[in-house]
Amino acid sequence: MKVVKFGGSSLADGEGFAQAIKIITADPERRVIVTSAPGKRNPDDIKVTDLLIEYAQRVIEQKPYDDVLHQIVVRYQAIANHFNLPDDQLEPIIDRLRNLPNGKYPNDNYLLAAFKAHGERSNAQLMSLVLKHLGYEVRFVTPTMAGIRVTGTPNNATVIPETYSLLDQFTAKQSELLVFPGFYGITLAGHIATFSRGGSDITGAILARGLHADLYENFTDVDAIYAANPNVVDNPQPISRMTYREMRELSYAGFSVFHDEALIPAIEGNVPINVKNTQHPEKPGTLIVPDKGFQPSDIVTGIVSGKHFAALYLHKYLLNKQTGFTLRILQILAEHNIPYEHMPSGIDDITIILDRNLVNDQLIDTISNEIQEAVNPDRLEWIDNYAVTMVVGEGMRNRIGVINDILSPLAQHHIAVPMINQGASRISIMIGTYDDDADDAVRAIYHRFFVN
Ligand SMILES: Nc1ncnc2c1ncn2[C@@H]1O[C@H](COP(=O)(O)OP(=O)(O)O)[C@@H](O)[C@H]1O
Ligand SMILES: N[C@@H](CC(=O)OP(=O)(O)O)C(=O)O
Repeated sequence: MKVVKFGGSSLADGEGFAQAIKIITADPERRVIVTSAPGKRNPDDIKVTDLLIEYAQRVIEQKPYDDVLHQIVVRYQAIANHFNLPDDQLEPIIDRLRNLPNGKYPNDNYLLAAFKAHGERSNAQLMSLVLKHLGYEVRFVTPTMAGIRVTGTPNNATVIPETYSLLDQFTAKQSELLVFPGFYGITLAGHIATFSRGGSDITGAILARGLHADLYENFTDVDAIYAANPNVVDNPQPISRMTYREMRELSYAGFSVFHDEALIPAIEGNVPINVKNTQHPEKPGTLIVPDKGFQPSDIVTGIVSGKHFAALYLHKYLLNKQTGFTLRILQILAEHNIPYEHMPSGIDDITIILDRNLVNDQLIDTISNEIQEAVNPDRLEWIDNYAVTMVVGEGMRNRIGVINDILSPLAQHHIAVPMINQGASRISIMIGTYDDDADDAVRAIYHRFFVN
């Protein structure tokens, strides 16, 4: 059995739905379908998830919302019309969207999560109606029905192990197609909580593991995962095979084509992942496989830059002789609920790299003051425009001289490198640069490994 997930770019309109249905019905093994919310139909379009966020905000702020609701409703109507679906069949989906403001939510964060989740819920329900209308045996299955249980904050949920015992009890007929909405689960108290943005990939992976799929096919809008972001490098080389570990490191730093948290269930279930293009399903795409027995063909598999970082640089003479210095800093971060991403250090220096999205300006001031008071460093600097470039490849393991091939093109392009960290995993090297240099750094390193 295969789990197939279609991204928002693939299910943005009626034509997209028709192409997805062609793919689903071309292979009897494709029995579990996961939908995202309708995405952008063109670069200037707005994703339904973003419209739902706007809808939720207007409700929270008690502002008029009819125009946003209308924009959402017409997206689903256009898809239904493409298949001549009778109006009365679409009505329950529209009613639910219209009634969202009347729901009971523990607080505004849960309200936002419930509104957002309805992008995928409505699309999955619509997909099942369309499939039924076309004569297929199909069942629409919500996370409540299947038992996708989550904890964590309402807009950044994490799946809990109970989900897998519940999915083990889930039964389906061999002949029926099952359509699940992506992106959300149900908390133990019965409320909707969504994964982080792009999280329908996570639902697909949970179902692939929980329902024991042989393959997880992730359909998107590119022919493959490329060795660099195609928006940064022209015509980058496609990656035909890579390991879970390589993908984990690359998606963490910014290969947005596949969500980094979606790898964990796939790894736990040992389910290979095939990223493919909805418009060209005949192309092989990229296969993501377990590490065991993997023979890399290249030294470097992929290069990526994440620009959503910031760094706290501290210098204190004789830091190496102090005890508890780092501990006190980490305690301050923990008290403010801020995780750190990386912590490269020198004899008298330490740099703590943080996710910039998790700290606002006021928090930066607060933690800087508290750290200054607690450890009295000789120098404390907040670097706001920090980027992390990751060079990843199983082929780099035990290879001598790779660091030189990475750094020399950066030097040629006069790109400053304030930090280098050879990952403990030995399959990645992390380079700190400033935001403005990040894309140039990717292009320079890509050129060295893939063009010359
Ligand atoms: N290395 C990469 N290879 C392929 N696509 C990438 C890469 N890095 C970033 N992307 C971007 O990811 C996009 C697909 O991801 P996403 O928009 O989340 O798709 P979907 O709507 O199918 O979930 C591509 O259109 C591309 O712009
Ligand atoms: N619709 C959600 C979840 C998702 O996975 O979307 P997509 O498959 O379009 O990346 C979002 O926009 O974040």
